[in-house]
Amino acid sequence: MKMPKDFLFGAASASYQVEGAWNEDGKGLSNWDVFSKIPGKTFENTNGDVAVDHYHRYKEDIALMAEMGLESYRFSISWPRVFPNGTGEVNEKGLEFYNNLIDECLKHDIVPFVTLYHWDLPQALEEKGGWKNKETVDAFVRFADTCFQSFGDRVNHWITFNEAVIFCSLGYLTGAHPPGIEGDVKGYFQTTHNVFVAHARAVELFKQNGHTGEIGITHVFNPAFSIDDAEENKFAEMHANAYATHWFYDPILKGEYPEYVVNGLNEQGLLPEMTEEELDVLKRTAPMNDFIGLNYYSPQRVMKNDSALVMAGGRENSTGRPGNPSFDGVYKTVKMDDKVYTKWDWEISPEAFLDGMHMLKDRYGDVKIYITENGLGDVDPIVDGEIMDTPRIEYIEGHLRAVKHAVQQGINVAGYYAWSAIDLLSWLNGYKKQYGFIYVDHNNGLARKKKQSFHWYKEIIATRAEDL
Ligand SMILES: C[C@@]1(C(=O)O)OC[C@H]2O[C@@H](O)[C@H](O)[C@@H](O)[C@H]2O1
Repeated sequence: MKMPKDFLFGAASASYQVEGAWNEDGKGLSNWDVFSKIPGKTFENTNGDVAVDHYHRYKEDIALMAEMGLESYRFSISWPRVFPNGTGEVNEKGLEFYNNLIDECLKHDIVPFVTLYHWDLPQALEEKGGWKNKETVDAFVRFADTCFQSFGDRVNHWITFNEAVIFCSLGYLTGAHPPGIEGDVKGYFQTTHNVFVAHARAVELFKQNGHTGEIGITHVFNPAFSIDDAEENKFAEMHANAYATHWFYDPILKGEYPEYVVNGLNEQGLLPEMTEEELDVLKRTAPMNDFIGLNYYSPQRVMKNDSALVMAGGRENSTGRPGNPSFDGVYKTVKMDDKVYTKWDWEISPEAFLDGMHMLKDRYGDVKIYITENGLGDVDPIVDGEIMDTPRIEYIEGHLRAVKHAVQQGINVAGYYAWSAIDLLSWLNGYKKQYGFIYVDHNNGLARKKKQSFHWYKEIIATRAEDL
């Protein structure tokens, strides 16, 4: 079976991780421009000042994507490139860059899929409390409106936020992301709520202003499975899915928070401040969401946390390795002997991906799904000067097969975006951890080179994965 003709084969990136030009053409400071320069915050003190210079090389990069036959390119817009101070004056040069980027995609018949927020908040807003400050919600809605008006004539696919669980938990629980706060549990839940309200208000504005195309949000998809059938570990699985998935997906797709989590937070005095108006905007906009974006890399294997350990802070505890207790100490993730893992100890499981998608369909019905990220972070083998990233081919092949089975089993998956189109900066792992189909040689002026997976994905797209 071939994937449906309107199924999009894509690949993704994010502004801070690819663009560079951190202080060019009127761009304002982002929180990551500042945070990454605090000694010790990032791996080998890497930062996105240059990244892979996509800002200056986007035409070359998109031509390579076109050569691969890529049907869609998911990229994000740097808010401080458009609003240097987060609000106020628009930077016309910033709008110009994204107009050029979008036009270059269309020139090559590549569908632009735009993420409004992929973690690079204007520093001016971070300094006023970031996502804990409800004024940031107002500023985001203005930023979104400006993007809809500037690019909406050519962009028909919009994601409001990428992975709220990551930038909120690493920002306020482990401190590995800006603003670098550890242990602020109430702040973590408050920021997630404020982000959901920002999403809902942007969706409502998009629909009220009659923009064509579709809009949704991208969440981490990290389904939890008990390590065994022991009652206490099955409880851990339920608890993990409630706090790590339902807290994020329910307010978007159901328009209300999961009762189990609300009750739990209430008992601990951790419930966010939520006005009736905010809860109403979540409720009335839920049906307006056109899709949900899933970023799936691996499942989590959980068991009751039998120690007094609670979540630890710091960068090394934030790279997703199993073994950490949950923020509340109720459960912990476990590395299991009979599973396969990446070099960063992320389990490789297309089977759990398919099982998880069925879990989502059971809870949320026939909602349209895009796989907005999936890929293998690796240190790619280089043999006689060629990047032989066979492990990435095997990883993506297995997960694309799971997507194909999901479609055959009636799950409404409309596209697949590999992370990442091109090697880029990993927030916590520098340039060591590679995800791309296109290699970037940091020892040779950031020269681009097609990997083995580039040619493989080209064939997959050309045959619409018929032979998977
Ligand atoms: C933590 C990590 C990683 O570096 O492996 O997860 C996978 C991928 O998720 C994306 O949303 C991030 O923008 C990108 O940088 C990657 O980040």
